[in-house]
Amino acid sequence: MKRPSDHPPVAAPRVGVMLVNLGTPQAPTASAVRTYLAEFLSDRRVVEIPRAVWLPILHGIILRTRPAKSAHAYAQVWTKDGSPLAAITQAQAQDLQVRMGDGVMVDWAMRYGAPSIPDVLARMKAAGCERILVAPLYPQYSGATTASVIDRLGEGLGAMRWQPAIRTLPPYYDDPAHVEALRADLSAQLQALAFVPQVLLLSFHGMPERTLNLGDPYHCQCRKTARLLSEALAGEFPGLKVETSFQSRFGRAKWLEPSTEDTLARLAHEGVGRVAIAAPGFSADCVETLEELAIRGREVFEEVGGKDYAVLECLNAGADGMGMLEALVRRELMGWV
Ligand SMILES: C=CC1=C(C)c2cc3[nH]c(cc4nc(cc5[nH]c(cc1n2)c(C)c5CCC(=O)O)C(CCC(=O)O)=C4C)c(C)c3C=C
Ligand SMILES: [Fe+2]
Ligand SMILES: [Fe+2]
Repeated sequence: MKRPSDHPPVAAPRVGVMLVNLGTPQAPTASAVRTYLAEFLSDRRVVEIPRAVWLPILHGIILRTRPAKSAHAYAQVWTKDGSPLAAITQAQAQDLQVRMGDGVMVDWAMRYGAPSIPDVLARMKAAGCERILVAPLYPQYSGATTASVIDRLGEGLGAMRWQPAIRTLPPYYDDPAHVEALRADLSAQLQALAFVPQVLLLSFHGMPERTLNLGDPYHCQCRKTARLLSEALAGEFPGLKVETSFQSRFGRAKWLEPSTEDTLARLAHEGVGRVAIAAPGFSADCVETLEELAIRGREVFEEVGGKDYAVLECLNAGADGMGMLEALVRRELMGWV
């Protein structure tokens, strides 16, 4: 009788981790931004207006006017490594690869544009990954972001004869490891500022208000991250007031309130001269933090009389954020590695 030890060792199936973020144009030009926005804003998860109404508006108005304006914003934040969002997501994947070692393949994809989720899925399977953890890098769940990543993953899987086994990383907005990473990272940045802020404004990306009424948990998850973070910072910064707002309003519908712009203007108007702003809903700095908050937000604040203004960096590929991501990924891979 053959005992198990008589068999040659069977190679363990290779496990993959795919980090996913939103996507970004390939260049800071109106034409590249148009291509990107056309894909992004055609997603039914992002714009829920009936197609017959929305598509003529998208193609007839938005894609004729917005790309030039957005390209100007992208041009102000573009780096030698390309779009900040893509460069940082790649750096996160490279750092996580070192942390996970050779037994796990780490790669990254974008929901819109390149590298696409189906392409990366096929590449990982071809490299021998029979089990893949897909990690949307959105701490708070929303239909427009997290669910859309999983929809696209389904499209990729739908094109495969031999699919890998899949797990997905749940939202981590209230995970103690996430709150602690934000606390440690922001605390170091606050201590390093040249001024002592009176208010720390936590600015999250907005969503149409109706998504909240329809049951999307995004708003509640943002509020909970903000509360936990505010409680975590209170010990070290007892005099710091923490407020929450929502940025990046798009379209005519009512969005989540209060808006970041209005809040900055109100604070300055009330005589609050020193404000720091952080964006704990973004895992990587991008046009929304580097241009909208750091450039336009400052203009709004200073116009109404605000004096000191600083935008703190996102977790990016820093040690606090990467330690947290490694811990979350290792937890989800249990039984696989
Ligand atoms: C972090 C979570 C995000 C949510 C929720 C979200 C919802 C959402 N966004 C738009 C429209 C736009 N968003 C844009 C940029 C953008 N959005 C996020 C994240 C969330 N969006 C990120 C990380 C980025 C930056 C991308 C980059 O390249 O740096 C843009 C493009 C920029 C511009 O033209 O202003 C649009 C448009 C909607 C409609 C929406 C919810 C329904
Ligand atoms: Fe967005
Ligand atoms: Fe924006």
